[in-house]
Amino acid sequence: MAGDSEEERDGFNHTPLRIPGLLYVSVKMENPNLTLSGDLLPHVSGSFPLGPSWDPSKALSMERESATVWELSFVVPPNHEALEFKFLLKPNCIDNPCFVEEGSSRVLVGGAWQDGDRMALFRLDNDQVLEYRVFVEAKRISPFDLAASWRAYQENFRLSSVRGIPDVSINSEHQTGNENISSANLELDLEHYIVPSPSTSPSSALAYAANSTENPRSLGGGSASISSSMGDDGVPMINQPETVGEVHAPDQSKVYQSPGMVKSQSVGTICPPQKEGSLRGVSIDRGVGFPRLVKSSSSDAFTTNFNLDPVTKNSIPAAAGAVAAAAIADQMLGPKEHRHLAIVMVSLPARGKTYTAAKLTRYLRWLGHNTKHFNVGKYRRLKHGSSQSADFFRADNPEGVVARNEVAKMAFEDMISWMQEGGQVGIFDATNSSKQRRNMLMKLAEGRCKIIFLETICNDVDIIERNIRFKIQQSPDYAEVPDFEAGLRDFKERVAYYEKVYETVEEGSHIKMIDMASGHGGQIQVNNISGYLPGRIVFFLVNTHLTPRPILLTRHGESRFNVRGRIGGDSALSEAGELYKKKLAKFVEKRLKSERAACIWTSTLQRTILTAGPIVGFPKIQWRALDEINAGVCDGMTYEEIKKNMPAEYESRYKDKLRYRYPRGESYLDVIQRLEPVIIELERQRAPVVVISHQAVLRALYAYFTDRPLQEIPDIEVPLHTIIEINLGVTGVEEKRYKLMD
Ligand SMILES: O=P(O)(O)OC[C@H]1O[C@@](CO)(OP(=O)(O)O)[C@@H](O)[C@@H]1O
Repeated sequence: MAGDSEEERDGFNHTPLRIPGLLYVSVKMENPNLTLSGDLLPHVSGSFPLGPSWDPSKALSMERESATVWELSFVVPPNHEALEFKFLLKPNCIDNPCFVEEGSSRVLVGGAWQDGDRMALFRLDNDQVLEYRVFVEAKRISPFDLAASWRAYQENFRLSSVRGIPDVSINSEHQTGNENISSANLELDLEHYIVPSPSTSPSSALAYAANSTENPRSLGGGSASISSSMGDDGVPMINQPETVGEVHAPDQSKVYQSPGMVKSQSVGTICPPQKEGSLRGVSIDRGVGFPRLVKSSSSDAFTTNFNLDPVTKNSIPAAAGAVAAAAIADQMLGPKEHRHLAIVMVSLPARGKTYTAAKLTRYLRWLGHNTKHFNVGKYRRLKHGSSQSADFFRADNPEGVVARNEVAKMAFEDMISWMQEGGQVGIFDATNSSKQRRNMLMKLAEGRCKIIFLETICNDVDIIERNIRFKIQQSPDYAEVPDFEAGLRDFKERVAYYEKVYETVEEGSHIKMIDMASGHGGQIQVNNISGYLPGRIVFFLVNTHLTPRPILLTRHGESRFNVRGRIGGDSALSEAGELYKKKLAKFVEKRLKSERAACIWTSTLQRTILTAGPIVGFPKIQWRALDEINAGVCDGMTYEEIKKNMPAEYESRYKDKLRYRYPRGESYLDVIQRLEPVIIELERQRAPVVVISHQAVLRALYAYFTDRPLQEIPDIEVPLHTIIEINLGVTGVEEKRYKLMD
C-alpha cells in the first residue's frame, strides 16, 4: 500500500529495539509451496539462548503455527549479546542429512535483524532450491506474561498425573505402593488429635439460636437513627444505622469517593457480648448488603453505590454476582420486586421455627443479602423477664395478650426501621399463630415491606418431644427452673394454650414446610410466591433438612507449590503431603466406620485428588466449583514476587482481600458465588461428606456453616493437615478440629 513503510509492508524490523524488560522474540518461516519441502522440518541452531552450540543435532525444532508457517519463540534479556543463528531443515529420519540455509549467520540485536536476509534459501541434494520467507517479532514482556505463557505451556504439554481418574470413582481396596508406611505411625486415637477451634467461631459450641438474634433498639439503650452528614466534598454521607447494644466504629477502609456518586460509609459494627448469654462475643458486621442505588449528583445517569475501594482500580461491587446484577437490573428497569422482604415465621412452639429462621438468615447473609433475624421471644424476655409461666401465654389472659402483642409490634417496628436504613430481608421469628396477629403485622407492613409467611408444621411426636427437651435445656426461659420435669410440664402447658388458638396460614404469600425436619419425605407448599429472592428462598428450604450428619473439611496435603510458597498451580504433593494423605485415609476410615454411606468430594486439581487417593470404600466426586481461587496472571507466583513486580495489585488485595479480583482471575466474592450449588448440595446430603479442597474455598464454606461475616472470610484460619468437622444437627452447628500433623 502506498505510504506504508518498508517495515510495515514486509514485517521486518530494521532498527534495533532498545527497550527495557525481557524480550519475547518470535521468529517465523513461511513456505507457501508445501509440496516441495516434503518431510523436512524447520529448525534453528545458534548461540545462547537458541542452543548451546551450532551442532545441528541439538538444533531447536520450530512449531507449526499454520499450514505454511513455522514458529519458534524464546525469551532473552533486554541487553543481550548479539544472537547468531541459522535456519535448518531436518528430515524426519535421522540417518538422512540436514540442510543448513545458505549465506552467513543471522544476527539479532535487541530483538531486531542486523541486515539479515528476508529469505532463507536451502539447496537440497538434487540442486533443488527451497525458499522460505522469514520474519522476526520482538515484544517486551512482564515477568507475569512470561509466567502465564509458561503455565499455558505446562498445562498443554505436561500431563497431570491424575488425568486418568474419572470424575466419579470409588476404590474399594488400598492401592498398592501407597501403604509402605508403618501402620503404627497411622494408629489414630481420634481424641488425641483434637485441637481447639478458633475462639472467634460462634458455633464452636452449641448456641441457642434465639440468643444471637437482634437486640431491641428501644430496650437495649442504643439509638436507631440514621445519621446523615455532609462529607468533605459536600455530598451527603449516609451512615449505617446503629443497632442497640452495639458499639459502632466507622470502617475507614470502606469510605470512598467516586465522581458522580454519593459518598457512603459502611460501618463496621463491634458487638460486645450480648446480654442473653450470646456466644458470639466480639464480631464485625459484614458491612455489605444489597447495593444502595443512588442518583448521580452530577448527571442524570443513575449509578450504583457499591462501596468502592479507592485503591482497587477494577472496583468490584460489595456483593458480587447475582446480588449486584439484580441491583443493576432494578436500576435500569425499575424494581421487579419489593425492595424489602419480611419472612414472617408461623408455627406452634417447638416446631423448629427459630432453627429454620437462623439457617435462612445465615444462607442469605452468606450470599451477600443484608439479612437480620428478629426474635420476639428475646424482646419479651428483655421487657417482661424470662421467668413467665405458661399462664402468660393463655389466649384468655388479657394482660398476657396485650404484652405479647406489644413486644411483637416493637420487634416488627425495629425490623422496618432497619429496612428503611438499608436492610433487605428481615426474618421475623415468633409463633404468629393466629390470624389476628398476622393481620396486625400485615397492617404494620403496608407500603413498607412485602411479607411472606413461612409456616413450619411438624406432625412427628418424637421430633416435637426432642425439640421440647432441647428448649428446656437451652432456652433462657427455663434457665432459672432447676427442676427439668417442672420445666417440661410448664412448657407443654404453654404449647397446649397455643394449640387452642392456632390457625394455619391461608392468607397472603406463604410457604408451608410440612414434616421437612427428618429429611424423609415431607413437603413444601407454596402460595403466591414470585420473584428472584423468594424463589431462591424456596429452593433453599426445599433442600434443607435436620438429619444430623458430619461434614469434614480439609485442605489437600501439602503441595510442592506450598513448599515453594507459590500460589495456585496444579502441582503434586510434597513428602509431607504424601504422608498426610495416608493419615487422612486412616482418619476417615476410623471416623466414618459406623456410617452406612458417605461421600468424598475433591476439586479437579491434582493435589486434592491425590490426597483422596488412599481413601477406600466411599465414592469420590470431583467438583470444579471446589477448585482453588483462580489467581489469574499471578497463578504460580509467590506473594513476594507479586509484591515486587505488581505492587499496585498487591496493595489492592491487601486493602480489600474480599473484593479484590486477580487480573484474569477471581475474587473471594466470585468464589462464594460459585460455591452456592455446593452449599445446596451439602444441605441436601443426608450422609457424611468429606470435602478435600483448598484454602480460599474452605474459608468460604466454613464461613457459611459458622455464620462468619463475609468481610472476615479471606482471613479465616484453615491450616494444612487439619480436619474441621462440622456437625449439622437438630440444635444447630457444632465444630471440632483434628490436627493430624504439622
Ligand atoms: O487468599 P489467600 O490467603 O492468598 O489464600 C489462597 C491461596 O492459598 C493457596 C496456598 O497458598 O491454596 P492451596 O491450599 O490450594 O495451595 C494458594 O494456592 C491460594 O492462592
